[in-house]
Amino acid sequence: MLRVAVPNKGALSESAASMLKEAGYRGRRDSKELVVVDADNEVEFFFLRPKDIAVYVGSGTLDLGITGRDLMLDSGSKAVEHLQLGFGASTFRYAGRPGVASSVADLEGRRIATSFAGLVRADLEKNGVNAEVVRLDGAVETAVTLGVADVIADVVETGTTLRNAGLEVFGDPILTSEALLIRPSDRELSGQAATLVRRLEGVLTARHYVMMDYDIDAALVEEAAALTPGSESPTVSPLHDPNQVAVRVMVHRRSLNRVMDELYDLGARAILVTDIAACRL
Ligand SMILES: Nc1ncnc2c1ncn2[C@@H]1O[C@H](COP(=O)(O)OP(=O)(O)OP(=O)(O)O)[C@@H](O)[C@H]1O
Ligand SMILES: O=P(O)(O)OC[C@H]1O[C@H](OP(=O)(O)OP(=O)(O)O)[C@H](O)[C@@H]1O
Ligand SMILES: [Mg+2]
Repeated sequence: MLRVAVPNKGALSESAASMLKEAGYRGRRDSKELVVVDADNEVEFFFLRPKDIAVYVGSGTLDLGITGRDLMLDSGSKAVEHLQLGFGASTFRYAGRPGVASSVADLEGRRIATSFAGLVRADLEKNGVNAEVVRLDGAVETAVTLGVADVIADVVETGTTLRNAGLEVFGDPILTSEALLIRPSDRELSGQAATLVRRLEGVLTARHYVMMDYDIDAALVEEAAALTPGSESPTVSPLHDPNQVAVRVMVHRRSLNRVMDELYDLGARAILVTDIAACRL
């Protein structure tokens, strides 16, 4: 049976659970459940703290896991990134009171509070800076107010928490993070693991693409296909009117309206867009 780690709480937990559900796997009935056996799919899900997930996967105890890139790199484990999951985007940054520092080079001899000590130590070393890392579990923004640190290094999404604490970011982002599917570095994926990856890829495609149908003059098919190349090749079907054809093609959701405008200008009509519920490419 495949063994997969899923965040049991925190910022990634809800999105991870709904993605697995969309991929056809059994979820938790309540948030206290720590292990769920999905016998039909031969997968056992372990609901663990996101910070611990890379440790289990890196050691090979579990086959796959969902966690953030920042947490994976912070753990120093042997887990590697297998698939980007399209949620949980954030940056990991230094921040302090206005004017306290403008780059990592200004941190020599200072105290930096963080719950990602591994990431911060690696960044300081990379930049040849000697500083004291004060390891905290959370709410690190308050560490400056309480005087246990001069600056912090933390996850920034909207920046609201920093602003509320009177802090601002400085220097380059240490890291850009997002939710990942991770695997042990020394293991190829096969069987149920490969199936799970294909299912998640199917969910991502269904989320990112739409299906587009339109009718167009047969003489303009090449030009229309250039606007909508699809993932392989558009399906072109005959219509009752021999001068017209029907085209069916996948289009990226982001470019949807631009593509419809361009097709309309070319002469396409009856342009219809539908969501993709599920797919395997
Ligand atoms: N707004 C956000 N706040 C915190 N973490 C976020 C946010 N957006 C994305 N993440 C990502 O979620 C992961 C943090 O997991 P963690 O378990 O610490 O969540 P959390 O929301 O901080 O939960 P808790 O504070 O209860 O531990 C990291 O990979 C982080 O990059
Ligand atoms: O930029 P923002 O949108 O404000 O989000 C970032 C904040 O959210 C997280 O805190 P969380 O609520 O997880 O508390 P914690 O620091 O105690 O983990 C993170 O540690 C930042 O503090
Ligand atoms: Mg947190």
